Amino acid sequence: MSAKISKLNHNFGIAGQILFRDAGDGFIVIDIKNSFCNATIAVQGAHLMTWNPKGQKPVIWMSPVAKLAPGKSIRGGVPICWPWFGAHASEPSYSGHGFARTVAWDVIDTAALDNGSTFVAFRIAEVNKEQWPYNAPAEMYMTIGATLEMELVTDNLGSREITVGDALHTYFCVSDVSKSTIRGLDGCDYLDKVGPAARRTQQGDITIGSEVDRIYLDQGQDVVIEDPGLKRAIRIEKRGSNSTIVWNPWIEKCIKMGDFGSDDGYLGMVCVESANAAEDVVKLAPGDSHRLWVRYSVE
Ligand SMILES: O=P(O)(O)OC[C@H]1O[C@@H](O)[C@H](O)[C@@H](O)[C@@H]1O
Repeated sequence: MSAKISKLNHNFGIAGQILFRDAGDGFIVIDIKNSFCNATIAVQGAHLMTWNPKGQKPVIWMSPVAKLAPGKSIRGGVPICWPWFGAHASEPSYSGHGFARTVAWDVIDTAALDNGSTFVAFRIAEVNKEQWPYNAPAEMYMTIGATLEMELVTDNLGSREITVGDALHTYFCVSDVSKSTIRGLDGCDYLDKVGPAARRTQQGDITIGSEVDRIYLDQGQDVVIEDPGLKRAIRIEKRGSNSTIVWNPWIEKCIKMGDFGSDDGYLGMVCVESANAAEDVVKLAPGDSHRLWVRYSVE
């Protein structure tokens, strides 16, 4: 075992509950086990990869061919988009969805909570100073148990106002996306990113039968993914998030992207992302914090 992993286990491991290990070529992941669930987190990107509540099929989708490598994003799980979502507002050469998901994060705290859940906290360790020349780091807190809670915090420690965009780009598992329904967005305006850019209004619940890539604006209510095939619903509660992105690449993009595991890999997933994107980006005054919080539960 490498000295780095031994140190992490010494400082932050908890016997029977939190174990740091090498997932290959020095890529460090954390295995979480408690009486409610199993989960896995990549330390790079503070990227939750799996969350399997006991007695449930996996809730979070992970590509069977996802690559775990330094500086590469992982297809599946909960990528953190920060400090912007999608394309950068003015610099097209900057990475889509920001740099947070592909850089090193530090583990700063862990705990076995009294209620049986497991807590892990991270702080971004490698801010791209050229792309984010502010004293405004990010932290991520995860509480992993019968429900999964995640909170992404941006602290403006500098002396000028900053603008931040963010998203928890969560890939959810569904038995068949074409037979699932997404509730909670009826009546919301959205930016449609498929075809010529357009602003539309959602009528009724969402069903997916072709590529979907939408930013729902001014949206704060719970969103529920109903999956009759698995006889379950996944509830997404959130605070500090005014946008929701719904994304499924459908067949052509899935084949083109090539990292979904199979040509029909897109059928088993849907991204419902709690975000602050497009016109919902957050202006943060000096000394202020912005907290994007979500809780996922299975009903
Ligand atoms: O391939 P990436 O960078 O992880 O992005 C995947 C998708 O992420 C979604 O959030 C975007 O709305 C899509 O446009 C994008 O294709």
